[in-house]
Amino acid sequence: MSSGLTEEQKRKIEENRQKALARRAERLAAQQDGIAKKLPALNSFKSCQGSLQQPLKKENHHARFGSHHPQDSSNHDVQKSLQMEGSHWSPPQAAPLYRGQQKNYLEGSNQDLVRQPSSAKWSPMMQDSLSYPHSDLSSQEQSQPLSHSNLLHQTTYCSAVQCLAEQCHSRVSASGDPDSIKDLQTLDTSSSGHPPVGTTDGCEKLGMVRNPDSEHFAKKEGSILQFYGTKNPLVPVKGARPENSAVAGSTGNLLATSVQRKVHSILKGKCVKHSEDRFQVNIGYNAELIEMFRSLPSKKYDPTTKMWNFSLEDYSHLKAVEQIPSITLSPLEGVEAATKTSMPSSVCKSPHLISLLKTCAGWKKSSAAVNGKCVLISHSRFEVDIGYAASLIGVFKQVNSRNYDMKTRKWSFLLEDYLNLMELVKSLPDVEVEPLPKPIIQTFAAQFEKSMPKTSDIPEADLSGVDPKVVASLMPFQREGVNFAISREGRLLLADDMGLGKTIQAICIAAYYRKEWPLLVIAPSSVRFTWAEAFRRWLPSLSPDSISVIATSKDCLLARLINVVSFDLLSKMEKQLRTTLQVVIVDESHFLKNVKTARCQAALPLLKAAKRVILLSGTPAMSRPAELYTQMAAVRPSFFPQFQAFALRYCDAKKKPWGWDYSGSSNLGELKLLLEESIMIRRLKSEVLSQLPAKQRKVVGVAPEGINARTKAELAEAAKQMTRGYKNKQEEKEALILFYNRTAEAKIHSIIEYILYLLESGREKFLVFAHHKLILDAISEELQKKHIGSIRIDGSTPSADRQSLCQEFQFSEKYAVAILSLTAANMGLTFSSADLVVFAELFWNPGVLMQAEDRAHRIGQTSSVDIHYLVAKGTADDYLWPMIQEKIKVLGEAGLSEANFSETAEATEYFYKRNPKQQTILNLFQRTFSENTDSIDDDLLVEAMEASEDSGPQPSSGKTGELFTTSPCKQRHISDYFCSQ
Ligand SMILES: Nc1ncnc2c1ncn2[C@@H]1O[C@H](COP(=O)(O)OP(=O)(O)OP(=O)(O)O)[C@@H](O)[C@H]1O
Repeated sequence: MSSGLTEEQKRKIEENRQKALARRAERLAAQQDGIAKKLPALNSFKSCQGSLQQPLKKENHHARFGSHHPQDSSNHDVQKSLQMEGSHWSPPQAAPLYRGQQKNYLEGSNQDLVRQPSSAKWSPMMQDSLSYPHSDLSSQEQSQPLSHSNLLHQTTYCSAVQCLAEQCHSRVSASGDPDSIKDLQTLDTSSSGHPPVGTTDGCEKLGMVRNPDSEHFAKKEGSILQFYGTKNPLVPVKGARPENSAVAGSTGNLLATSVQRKVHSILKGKCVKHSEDRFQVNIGYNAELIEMFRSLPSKKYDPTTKMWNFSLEDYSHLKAVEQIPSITLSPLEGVEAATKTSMPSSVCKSPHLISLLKTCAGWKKSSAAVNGKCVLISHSRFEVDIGYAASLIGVFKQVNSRNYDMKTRKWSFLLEDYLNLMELVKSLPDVEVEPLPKPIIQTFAAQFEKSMPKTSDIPEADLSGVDPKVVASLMPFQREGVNFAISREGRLLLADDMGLGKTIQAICIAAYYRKEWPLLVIAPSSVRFTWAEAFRRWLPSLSPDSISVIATSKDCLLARLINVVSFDLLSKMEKQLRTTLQVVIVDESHFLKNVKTARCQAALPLLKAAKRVILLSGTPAMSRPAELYTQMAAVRPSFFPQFQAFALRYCDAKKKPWGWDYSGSSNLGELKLLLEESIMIRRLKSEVLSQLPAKQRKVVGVAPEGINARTKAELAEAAKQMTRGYKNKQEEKEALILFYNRTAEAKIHSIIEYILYLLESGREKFLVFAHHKLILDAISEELQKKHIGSIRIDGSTPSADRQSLCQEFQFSEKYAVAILSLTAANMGLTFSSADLVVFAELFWNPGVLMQAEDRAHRIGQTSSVDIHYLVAKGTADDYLWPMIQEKIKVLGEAGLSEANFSETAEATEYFYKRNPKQQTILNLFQRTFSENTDSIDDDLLVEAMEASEDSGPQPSSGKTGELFTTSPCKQRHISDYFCSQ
């Protein structure tokens, strides 16, 4: 057939072709070496002639491209067989393009090559799919719109097109056929990176890029699925006829050019959640990647989705993907930080690390004659805990860093010799050494590398974006805590001793991640309001409306910027627990120690998925290491995804006839090293004492729902009455006494709750001061019921007994709580064995409070004393607390008291909002309580109160005559008191 071209045109075409070939040859010469090195599989394509000569049968096709399956090594087999054949492959001569002129051009050349549906369209179905089954296209399929199955063919097809384009150049230009030239021009455009829609590379523009080896690859980007070629070069296209290469001698060049293009294309994929403990990698095929997947111990292949999934434990090892230049993986949302190790990225990628991890992959105890284990004993050394074997000693002696401890009779070595030693031990038939656990290897990875710098100081965090109030208030050790948290990407267990200011640190850490809020604080019910107050205090730039304390399970979990919820409410908010949280603080995280509890089951999945998790506990494990597991799993789910592995290593887990016993402990030194290096920071009071004030006061806002409705109504009525005014001072005082008594009734429930909370939090010895008998009684009864040792000193305790009770509390571990009357035990006694004083009730005379505080804060006290004031909103505390503050301030200014009393306590403004009615009541309090500061008046007032208390529930009228039904003696005192005013 005549080409219809003039001689001149033909000459030009040929000239251009030659130039193009020469340019390519030059480019190739420069890059071929590098490519060949990077792409070992390239060789296989050079030798695929035999395999490509016959059209592939359906089974072959499957076998050839279906190597995603772990058991299916066909892809490798194909590659191997191709290599062995040793012949040269030329690009396919022709393949049907699926649209437009290319298709026409290629039609008839080789119908079997890739059966591309002529009517193929870009179907929306593509967008939902990330994997593609292996199938050859039947003729029926050919007429179907492009679907998952035929995408493969689109893709393989694309890969062929580049080769074809190369061939076309030569063949068409040689033939001079104008149609063919048109086709060629189209191809040229496409290869220049500007394809017209509908050309083969147009498919690349639409999101499809060749993946020569497999049907498995995809990438969703916006609404378009994108396919990216891998560096794995050309697919051996079905029916290719290499022997027909039209450009003699150019095969290699053409091939390399195609390959070169592919090197620059990237196979993108992403990690997605598969189950609670596993993640899946959605990505196309890449031989190297599959190789890497196979090396991960937790690998599983899902034949349905044709995707690989892994335990979160292996997540960090995917870092090795970075070594494959043509692959990018987007991280697993939320879990990226959760699975982060403290390894430098250079270590993560190190092949040495992979070998190290292989030592623990799939290890199982065997019946070897001599059994032992490796245990980490310091940041740089491990020991081998094993019985005697002469052969083993021989091996130990080959290791330079060996050290024999005469006392423990154990050998220890530097971690950098670990791999070497394990290899040597492997060669001993009768010896079995349990390797170090994977989290240890990951966490101390740098120590295993000889060339790595061994110390990594925690860098100073940039807190310039955080509210200056909180930053400026941090004590030096607290600042270190914040730095640690940020170096751990906001996932940590802050386990400072009680009273060291975990709250301020947590607020500062959370504020650092402010952009990721809403923030959720999970706390024991009794301290929810204290948290709200702490935020107001430390982050004054926040609008007070941005803080919500969740009151019922029907409330929205994340209604505001900062949300505080109790453990128990959280577990009732089932439906809302599916929300993915970004930043979460858990106060008293040891409340999660039992995985079977509703609170733990509600919180744990949330925490694992959250981006930042700040756990706070002064006592993360109170009795056994098993209690640490859930907290560790919350912060680093990838460390020990299964409890059993953790328990076998650290809980001395033993199988008993009735089941497993996890109550023991083992390898605790190693556990401590692991925790401290990876997620936990813990300072004891004794370590930072020099930075602490002698006394640390805290106001604990008591939950209002602890107050029953009747008491609430009575309190409201009493307050109302006070705003109306009274005829005389006597009436005023009666009303105040009544209000104070009602307050006591209202607070009982919350006081008990708080004391139990303190005990549950590990407070071992503390003083509780209260004034009302009914409160002292309620506390005593509750502690007795719970079999918690306590002593009690009140007005009825004979003086002779007071000192001996005090001594018993001081020196015996049997007593955890001293229940003390504010007025009867506020002086003359020493309780320096306690470093916490709780004021269950307030008292109008701050002198009494300070004297009471000093029962613990006195000579003999070696610690900073924590002082907690329990204050209930909507009660007399609303007026007592600010009144106490003001009195102290005045005394402080006069040098008669600590001026910083109120500075060290939160919530001075919270409980008292100055509206006119409240001001009236405050004035009343001040008139009554401030004018009479001498102890005689106090005594009389106290007695009046006791008398009113003895009389039981009082009528709201508050009349003195009805109030006091006490002994004649008491009656006399009371009337003295009132009459004296
Ligand atoms: N840097 C600081 N500046 C001022 N006050 C501080 C600072 N750090 C802590 N405090 C105060 O010390 C008291 C104890 O702090 P906090 O309640 O945070 O301790 P904790 O470690 O949470 O104790 P626990 O474990 O008993 O709950 C609080 O009143 C707090 O306001």
